[in-house]
Amino acid sequence: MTAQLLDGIAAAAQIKGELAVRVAALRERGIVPGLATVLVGDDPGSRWYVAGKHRDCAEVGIASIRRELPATVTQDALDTVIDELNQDPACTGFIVQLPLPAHIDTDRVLERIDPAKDADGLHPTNLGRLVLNATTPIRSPLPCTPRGVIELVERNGLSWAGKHVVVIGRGVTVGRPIGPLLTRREHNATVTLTHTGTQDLPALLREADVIVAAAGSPGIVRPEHVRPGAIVLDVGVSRHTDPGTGKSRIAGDVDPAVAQTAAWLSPNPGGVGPMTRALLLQNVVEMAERTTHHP
Ligand SMILES: Nc1nc2c(c(=O)[nH]1)N[C@@H](CN(C=O)c1ccc(C(=O)N[C@@H](CCC(=O)O)C(=O)O)cc1)CN2
Repeated sequence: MTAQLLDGIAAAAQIKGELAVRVAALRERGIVPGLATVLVGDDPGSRWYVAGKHRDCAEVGIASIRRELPATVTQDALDTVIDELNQDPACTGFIVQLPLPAHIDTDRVLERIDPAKDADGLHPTNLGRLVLNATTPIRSPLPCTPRGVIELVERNGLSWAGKHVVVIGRGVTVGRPIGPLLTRREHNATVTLTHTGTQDLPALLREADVIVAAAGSPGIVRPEHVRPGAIVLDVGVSRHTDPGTGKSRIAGDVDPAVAQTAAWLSPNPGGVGPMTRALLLQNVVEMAERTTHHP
């Protein structure tokens, strides 16, 4: 058996096509959605992700604003930039690219963002709304990668309902928020969140209908961990230098041989990454629509 591909590039292109129509409708009413990014330091990976976000904005008609700060920036100076974007009427929503340098308190940064402008859906108020509001449609931004994982599966005609999902990794952008999302009534999955303290991870993985691997540990999911017919989403990213070419390469959490046991597999790259970017745009469009439809 060879797994069918959960193609994030194709699904993201579909979403961007839909968003371009919605942005055009907003622009006809004189509303121009705007995304701002704040990049601290010069990490090449973060720089690449931020550049991608600006390209995506241009593709769907969202305006974009770029703020760059040195790695030595003080917390107070970063606070000032956040306060400016909170007040800027051209900015519908913004993100601060993570990770931040070690001397910056990331929680303080996320809390400083106006929850109504939190394009990443990582402000405590928005994460709290996700947890509190378990039955009615959510009207606040949702974390982009978990949203991208959910969309990628659903756009391939698959359902989450009744499935046992085993998530690996308890990070703030994926592992922690995906459980509250997937256990909402509209998805109705059962979620086990695993981490470095989990005992006998292979036994849990073998029971999973769906594995979401977001550990950042290359090859942590191997073929013998995956039951035939399972859906596997490879979210983790580790960077290494290819010894042959000297170029930077990314490795996922899933051993490529898993394609021989899983029914569905998201590649990495080309799976959840492009979906993260598309769902960020969707958050911004929804924020613009919400402000204008419900002043
Ligand atoms: N403020 C945030 N910071 C970070 C987030 C986030 O959601 N918000 N997530 C990641 C980085 N990220 C978005 O910011 C991101 C990661 C990967 C991709 C992507 O498209 N990856 C490509 C491959 C890219 C490569 O070759 O290096 C793929 O998977 O096909 C987009 C966005 C951490 N920081």
